[in-house]
Amino acid sequence: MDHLAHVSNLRSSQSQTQISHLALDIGGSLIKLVYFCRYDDSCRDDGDELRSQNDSLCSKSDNNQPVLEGRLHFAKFETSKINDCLDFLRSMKLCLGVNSGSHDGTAPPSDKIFIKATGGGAYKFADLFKEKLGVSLDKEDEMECLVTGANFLLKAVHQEAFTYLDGQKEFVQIDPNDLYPYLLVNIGSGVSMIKVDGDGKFERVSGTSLGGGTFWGLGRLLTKCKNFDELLELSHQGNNRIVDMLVGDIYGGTDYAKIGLSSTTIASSFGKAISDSKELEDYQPEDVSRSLLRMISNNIGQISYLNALRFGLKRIFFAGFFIRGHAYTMDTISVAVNFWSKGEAKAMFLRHEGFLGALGAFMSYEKQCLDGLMVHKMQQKFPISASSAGDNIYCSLSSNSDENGSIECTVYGT
Ligand SMILES: Nc1ncnc2c1ncn2[C@@H]1O[C@H](COP(=O)(O)OP(=O)(O)OP(=O)(O)O)[C@@H](O)[C@H]1O
Ligand SMILES: CC(C)(CO)[C@@H](O)C(=O)NCCC(=O)O
Repeated sequence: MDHLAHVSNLRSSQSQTQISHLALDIGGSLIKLVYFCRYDDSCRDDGDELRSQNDSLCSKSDNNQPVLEGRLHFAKFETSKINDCLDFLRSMKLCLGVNSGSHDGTAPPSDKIFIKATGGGAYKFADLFKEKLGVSLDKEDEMECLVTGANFLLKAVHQEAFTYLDGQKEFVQIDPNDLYPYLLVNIGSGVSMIKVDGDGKFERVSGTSLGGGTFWGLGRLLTKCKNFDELLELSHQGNNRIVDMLVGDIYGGTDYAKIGLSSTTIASSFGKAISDSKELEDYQPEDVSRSLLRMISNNIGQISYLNALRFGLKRIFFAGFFIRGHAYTMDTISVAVNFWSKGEAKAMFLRHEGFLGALGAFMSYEKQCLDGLMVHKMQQKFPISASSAGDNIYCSLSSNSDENGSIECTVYGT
């Protein structure tokens, strides 16, 4: 579902739901939103089935804390269209105020509203948010949020991580007690590689500027595609061998077996574009797109592997919106990791790939009060044992999660 359709759905369901918490990740390319919608009597869209599990929608926990039952929702906007995001938030603001505000149901003054935000845009657009919405952005560190989001998803969300090889997607069972260390590779506009050793224990060990922004930026210039999905779609139909120079092109059709290179291995990405006397117009946009996607994905796979090797890490989780659950992207990254590590390291992907930072920012409400409502525990509803899941952060991707991957959860408030 594209974001505009998504937004119109959100708008129509908004009046039916109660949004009590919201966090933003404002990146170089995309703005990501995570927000919690309470179930209430009028919230019928999210399924009677879910509601029937929750007889008491705003009950009390054993410790006498209010328990809010609902779902975490996800949305995204292009950063260049930040006004769409502001419009959306403007229409949500009232809900936010009322529900996160005072217990007598009155909205707090807007200048008292803080929204957790991470990513570079939390700095760049802070004044804009203040000016247009009257809300302040409470800034959270981007790397910290990515790690918090990743740990949360990996520990607490059922069927979050999966491998993808030869067209086969396989969910990976994660043992929350045996998660660390791992390498987190977040492929956004640029790429960050983070060695994660525990909750809040991490180091950004590497990065590359050849990321999703490079694919989209170069792709737009070279193919005249109007949007990212179109460029990605094009790559389906393309043949990179028209554009890339293969080992076989150099070696007269044979492998260079002595150093382990088959004739079909890419020797030089876009290499044929140099040797041919063709102009850009002589190439099919789909071949260019495929070659570009392969080049960026291969490069990230290789650098990731080298960093995993550097620190002796066997597991590499790839996230960020560049991936978009796209088969060819995931396959290329997996093959690169598998090839370079000789099968020793494993590339894994996350269902909520682009929302790690926003989720991390959302979780940071744990640490701080928002107008008297503090999220300090999100409880797993589906069967993973609470004791094996580590700290106090539980949640689940319910079996009847919607197509946008919303997550059913419970928030304990003070
Ligand atoms: N609809 C879209 N519009 C633009 N880019 C998209 C879209 N969908 C996926 N992408 C890809 O996702 C990338 C952005 O991913 P993501 O949102 O994870 O990063 P970001 O937070 O914007 O970047 P950074 O963290 O580097 O600031 C884009 O560069 C592009 O490759
Ligand atoms: C600058 C950030 C962290 C912003 O999200 C990201 O785009 C990135 O990691 N870029 C790669 C920068 C580098 O390490 O070369």
